[in-house]
Amino acid sequence: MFSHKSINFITGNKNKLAEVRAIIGSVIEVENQAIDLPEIQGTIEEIAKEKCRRAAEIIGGPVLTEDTALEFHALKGLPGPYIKHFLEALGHEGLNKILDSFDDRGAEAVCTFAFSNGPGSEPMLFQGRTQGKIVMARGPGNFGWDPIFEYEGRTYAEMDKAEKNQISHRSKALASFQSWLSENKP
Ligand SMILES: O=c1nc[nH]c2c1ncn2[C@H]1C[C@H](O)[C@@H](COP(=O)(O)OP(=O)(O)OP(=O)(O)O)O1
Ligand SMILES: [Mg+2]
Repeated sequence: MFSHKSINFITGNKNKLAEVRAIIGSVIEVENQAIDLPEIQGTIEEIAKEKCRRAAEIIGGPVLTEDTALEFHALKGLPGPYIKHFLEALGHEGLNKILDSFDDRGAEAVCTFAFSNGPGSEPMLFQGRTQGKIVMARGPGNFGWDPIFEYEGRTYAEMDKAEKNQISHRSKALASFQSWLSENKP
């Protein structure tokens, strides 16, 4: 059963885990199991839900999962949920080059948490979005596409952790998850 005291966040990404703990760690204890979950093709919502269903089956109990997308406006939302593969294949520079033939460098960072009460229980989604633009890499490169995503003049990588967590796609999604938690106390 989901106790509301702790939550099992299934992710293999240590940076995500650190941000989630920094953002809601004072509200709920965030446990973690690093399992490489299958990610299907489809919309952000379909991918997020299926990832959560699979996690609930593997764990056999309540789970929280998260899927992050990066939508380029000029590309009608692509790479979207496939950003991980684009980043691995093309790097920061390649992602910038894709946009050189367009006028619009706008992008949206999208974070979608999914919570399931356990196997067979339909996942609920909590999404947050932050608008920015794609720029040549600036700042430390330890978390994904942080150096190329600029928000109000600075890249995510140029912000300190607390600043990023004030305005990020992830913090907005977690704010929505947190209000659901407080409205559904056991
Ligand atoms: O705030 C972020 N700032 C910069 N980069 C980010 C952020 N959040 C995720 N990322 C990267 C990681 C991965 O290259 C892709 C999302 O893919 P995504 O499948 O959601 O993450 P993942 O496979 O690393 O971990 P998980 O085990 O939760 O699926 O964007
Ligand atoms: Mg993944």
